[in-house]
Amino acid sequence: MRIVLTGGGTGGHIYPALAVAKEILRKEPQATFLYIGSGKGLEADIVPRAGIQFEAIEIAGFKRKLSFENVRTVWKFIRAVSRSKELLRKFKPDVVIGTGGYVCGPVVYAAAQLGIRTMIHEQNVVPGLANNFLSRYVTNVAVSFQDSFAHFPKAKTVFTGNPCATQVLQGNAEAGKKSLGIAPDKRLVLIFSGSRGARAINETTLAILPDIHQYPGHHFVYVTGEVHYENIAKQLESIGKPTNLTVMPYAHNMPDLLAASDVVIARAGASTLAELTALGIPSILIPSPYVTNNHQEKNARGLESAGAAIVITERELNKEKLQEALHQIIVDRDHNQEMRKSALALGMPDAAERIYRLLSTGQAL
Ligand SMILES: CC(=O)N[C@H]1[C@@H](OP(=O)(O)OP(=O)(O)OC[C@H]2O[C@@H](n3ccc(=O)[nH]c3=O)[C@H](O)[C@@H]2O)O[C@H](CO)[C@@H](O)[C@@H]1O
Repeated sequence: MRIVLTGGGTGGHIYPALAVAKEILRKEPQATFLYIGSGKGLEADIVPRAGIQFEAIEIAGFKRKLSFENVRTVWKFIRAVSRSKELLRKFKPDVVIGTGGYVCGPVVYAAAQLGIRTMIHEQNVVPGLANNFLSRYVTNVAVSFQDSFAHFPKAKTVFTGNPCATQVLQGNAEAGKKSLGIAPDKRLVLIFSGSRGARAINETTLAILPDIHQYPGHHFVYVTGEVHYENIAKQLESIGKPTNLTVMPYAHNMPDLLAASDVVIARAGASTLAELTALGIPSILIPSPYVTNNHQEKNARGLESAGAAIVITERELNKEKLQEALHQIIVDRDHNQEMRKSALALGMPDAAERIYRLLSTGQAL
């Protein structure tokens, strides 16, 4: 099979595409891929690292409000559709898969116009602008939540889950600990804040770090996000970096680190939650309030009501709240195990397989 993948801006739109690629390769080792993304999104860095051929197109996102900026965006969109058609005619894919983010708009639209089979994957309950627009033109829509059916044409929509769930199951805890240079019996607390980092989480994390020496059996990994790294590294130098802490700007081996994790503190992006539930990792979730329809809090409350996570909104977030939640999950091992079970019960470990089935047969699993 020849496949074009597209989607991006943030990791939440890129990793699902890469997870689908991995599953296709597992089933069809001869499959060939081309990823079309924006040169400015995270995909320009992440995709070539994954060994997939990458082509950049120029495109801008539409603003939700009416504005003059949108006139320029329409012009860019038309140019991007025509550039996408060139790339598609040259590569001759059997199928084009879009995973959201504005870059997938022109690529998937161009494919539909050329009569190529198309599929979009939606990670959130409520679709973003690009997937909303594309759903009229594509062959199939794969969704991660049953509640998403209301937002898409029913006849072509299939419930698959998020393929990142399948991907993380291949993570290796031992390799994760080795990459940090820590002993195999250490437990991991992994702190990260979505694929681009977040200031509020960083500030509160910095406040709790001086006290983490009270958990000598746990090693802490703090992923700051590229843009915040230098500043945080400097601040840590001045307060004294605890010995049971590793700080990094970005984790490129997330499946291995997650496999090794005892507790995760994170945002509530859709792919992150799919990964936490597939592996059954207890979590403290701090949803981003800066997303459309506050969808991260909705995602997070789902885990909370099942007993799989503790949710702290950004408004409530402070050092004491975070410390208390963390202490509870680290020290009370029964509680930790209960949360683990509740998280696992929500997982969709065969999501990638469901998407592959949809791609190859047009039918749900
Ligand atoms: C602020 C924002 O708009 N967030 C949205 C964005 O999430 P965003 O991209 O921030 O977050 P997601 O949780 O969906 O995905 C993050 C992905 O990046 C990986 N990762 C993260 C950090 C790191 O250092 N290394 C790494 O590999 C995670 O394991 C995960 O696979 O897209 C998601 C899917 O549409 C939405 O649900 C989120 O609301």
